[in-house]
Amino acid sequence: MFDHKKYRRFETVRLTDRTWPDQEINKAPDWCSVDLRDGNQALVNPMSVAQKTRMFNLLVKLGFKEIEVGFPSASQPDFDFVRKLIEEDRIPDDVTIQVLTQAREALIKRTYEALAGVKRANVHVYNSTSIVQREQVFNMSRDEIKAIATQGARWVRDYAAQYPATAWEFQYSPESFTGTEIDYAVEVCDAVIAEWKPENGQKIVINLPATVEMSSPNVYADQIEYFCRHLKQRDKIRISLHTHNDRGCGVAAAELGVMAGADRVEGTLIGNGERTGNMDIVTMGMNLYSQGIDPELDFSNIPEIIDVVEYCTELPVAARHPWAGELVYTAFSGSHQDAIRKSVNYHTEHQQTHWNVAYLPIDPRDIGREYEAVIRINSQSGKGGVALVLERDFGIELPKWMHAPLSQQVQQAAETQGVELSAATIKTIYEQSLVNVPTQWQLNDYELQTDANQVSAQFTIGETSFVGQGAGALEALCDALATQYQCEIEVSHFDEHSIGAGTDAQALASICVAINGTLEYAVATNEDTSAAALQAMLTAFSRQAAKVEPREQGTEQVA
Ligand SMILES: CC(=O)SCCNC(=O)CCNC(=O)[C@H](O)C(C)(C)COP(=O)(O)OP(=O)(O)OC[C@H]1O[C@@H](n2cnc3c(N)ncnc32)[C@H](O)[C@@H]1OP(=O)(O)O
Ligand SMILES: CC(C)C(=O)C(=O)O
Ligand SMILES: [Mg+2]
Repeated sequence: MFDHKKYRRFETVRLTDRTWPDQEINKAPDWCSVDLRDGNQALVNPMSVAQKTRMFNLLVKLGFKEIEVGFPSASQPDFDFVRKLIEEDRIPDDVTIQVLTQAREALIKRTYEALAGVKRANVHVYNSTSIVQREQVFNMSRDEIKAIATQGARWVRDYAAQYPATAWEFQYSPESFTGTEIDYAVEVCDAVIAEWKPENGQKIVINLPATVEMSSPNVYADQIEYFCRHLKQRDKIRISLHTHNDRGCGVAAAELGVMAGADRVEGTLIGNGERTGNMDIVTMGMNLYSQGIDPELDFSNIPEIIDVVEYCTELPVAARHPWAGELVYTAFSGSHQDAIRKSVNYHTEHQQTHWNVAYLPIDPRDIGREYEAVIRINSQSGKGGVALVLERDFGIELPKWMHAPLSQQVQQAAETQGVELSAATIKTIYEQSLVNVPTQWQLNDYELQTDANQVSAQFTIGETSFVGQGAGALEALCDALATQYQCEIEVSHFDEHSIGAGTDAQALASICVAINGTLEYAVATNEDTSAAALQAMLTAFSRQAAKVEPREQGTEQVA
């Protein structure tokens, strides 16, 4: 039964003098990727050594300096992978690998065997401290649970002493921290730290997991601030965050947790991990980047990250995934497309130093995305988008008054077909409705004679010759057509500009003509500006040619 009364509100930390809401994040935290451990333990098919190797190489390439590479005491593939990294000397000098273990001696012993010969490593030990785990899973008192932690810490310390050539860092997680009474969590962590003695130079991380996200992110931030204020040797410890995404706020919780005083953040690329996933480092890193803060991770090739994540996790990346999804820089809707087109042009014309473009929080090219994908056309699109596709993909710049009639044709096709229209289809619609002309309406030749501001012209249109007079070539053509056919022709809009440069330059003429009151639009290109204008007129006329009557014999047509 769907009954909310089955659930209780999360009890908050009563921190009335919190300071974190006034803090700003000004630099990247220390990042630790847990893709190869927490991410891996959530997969239908845990990663093979080949998959793990590819993920590890990517993480190194992106700039991670701390990478949790597995739970080597848990499975042979994890053990073998750690051995491979060490024996094949695959760990760069500035990267610390980290491994997870439960606070059980046999597992800790095996963990150190996996790490034998490593130059530097972080041994991460955890045990659950929450009320529910104490009461229902471990059936132990607070002191007994604390004893698991301190005993685990001693084993970690003592086995490390057997490998003095390695620079060891120790990490402790009170697993299910957010479900633990906060003073008790501090007490357990103080006790673990006392075993490890940071005052003697031992490097220590205390990692505070929202193992299951149980509250809103502000509550997590209160917990972190409270914890940091009360931990005895806070200044000697790196406080790390490890959030999950059960309520969809894994990134928000980590961000507020950093504002609340944490130094370090654990997470995975694209947020793969248990249930709804771990904190997504791509999202949090790009959040920083888009605020002008160096994330200290190189996300300039997001398509590569997606490739590797999909290969290793065998899970697809959602099209709407923040920053990375296939569709997140794509606008289908007309008003967004219009605004993007104008805003991008404004940005370029004004040579703005800072990115400030409507609907595009970052420049997609920064992360390896092309502008091509920004505007895509379907039945929700408008004239601005169609114009942009023609400009962007084919260099066809149409005057503004031409946008609406063309867009109507595109809209009609999109509605009929019910699918997205490709740029090629839009070009075809443009050509069919504005450019293509039957051969009998093609301008094959023309001659102009100017006499006292009056142009007398002879045109070869298809196989037929026409003559006309006017103030210019276009007017002379109107005259020729009106002489031959029973029609009134009035040029309502005309625009001509050059496209391309140098010897390849062409004139692009756009015209809107009222023929017996009906508006027709056409476009023509030619290296000769007059020919382009005349052809545009003929193309427009050809659309009405079947509806206009030829005049009686005795007209001035020349055979
Ligand atoms: C929130 C997290 O992500 S925590 C990490 C979780 N990840 C994993 O579990 C992935 C890898 N794990 C495994 O492969 C296995 O669990 C192993 C190899 C580590 C251990 O295997 P097993 O001993 O066979 O099984 P299991 O994990 O069920 O052991 C449970 C026992 O360990 C105890 N235990 C569980 N966690 C811990 C811990 N962190 N420290 C000490 N004891 C623990 C339990 O109380 C239980 O004790 P019991 O046997 O007296 O009832
Ligand atoms: C082992 C710990 C850090 C963990 O993954 C969690 O609590 O989510
Ligand atoms: Mg976790």
